Amino acid sequence: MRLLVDVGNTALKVASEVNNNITIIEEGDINWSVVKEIAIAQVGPNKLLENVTTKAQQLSIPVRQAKVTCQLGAVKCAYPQFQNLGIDRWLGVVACHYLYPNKHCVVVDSGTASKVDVVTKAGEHLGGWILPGLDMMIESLVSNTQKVFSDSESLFLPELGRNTPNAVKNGALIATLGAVEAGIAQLNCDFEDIQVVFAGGYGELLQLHFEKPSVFIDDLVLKGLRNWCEFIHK
Ligand SMILES: Nc1ncnc2c1ncn2[C@@H]1O[C@H](COP(=O)(O)OP(=O)(O)O)[C@@H](O)[C@H]1O
Ligand SMILES: CC(C)(COP(=O)(O)O)[C@@H](O)C(=O)NCCC(=O)O
Ligand SMILES: [K+]
Repeated sequence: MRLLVDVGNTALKVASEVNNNITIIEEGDINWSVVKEIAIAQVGPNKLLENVTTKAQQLSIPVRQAKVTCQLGAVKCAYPQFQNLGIDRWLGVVACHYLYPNKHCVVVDSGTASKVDVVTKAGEHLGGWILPGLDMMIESLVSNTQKVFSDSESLFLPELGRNTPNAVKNGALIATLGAVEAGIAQLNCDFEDIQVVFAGGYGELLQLHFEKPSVFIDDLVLKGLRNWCEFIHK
């Protein structure tokens, strides 16, 4: 079994890969006796990885850190300094290209930060945007103003807010959805040639409220990590 690990700035996501099938698991449920190798996509702190790396050392399991390259398979990175692109963004873009090879993709990974990336059906990564994640938007407003407050009960809805928590939370949602629409506009083509893919902790919520057809793929980065392993092992 190959262990796939996605280290974000808030959360660690772990999956087991057997015969090309990815199953998301809890870190505590890893069956270490069958782990043959570990592949890691890390943008977050080493602290989140401590248990995994300690166990890997104890059991002498090979560990591979995925790195961004100027090209991976058919996908070409938009960044001239490709090494500065977040590996999570890169793997999400690669995963989408291979999941939807005949579509231009708008890739939306919303977690600690929200990332919007655009990749053409030819595999050309056009680039993207980094926004504060929804929690970060709310927190920065509340902590930098006198009268703005939020709450845990109010929903995130794509409508005008009629009280302060609604105005704040709906604002965070609508700003993020607006960036997705802007990503689509960058492609300047019929929407039927585009696949919008959501991922990340807030991905499901965003996909639910996005008015155009789209999908939520919970393990998108982990799928990209699997693609990376296939290409690197060739
Ligand atoms: N159902 C959910 N599961 C996990 N995180 C969620 C969920 N709903 C919202 N979130 C938010 O998503 C963020 C974590 O998403 P994730 O993509 O795992 O983050 P990252 O990859 O940046 O570590 C946090 O801000 C968390 O509050
Ligand atoms: C923007 C990110 C911090 C998002 O990470 P996450 O929200 O998953 O914690 C990550 O993609 C990153 O570290 N990017 C490097 C800068 C760039 O992509 O240009
Ligand atoms: K992430």
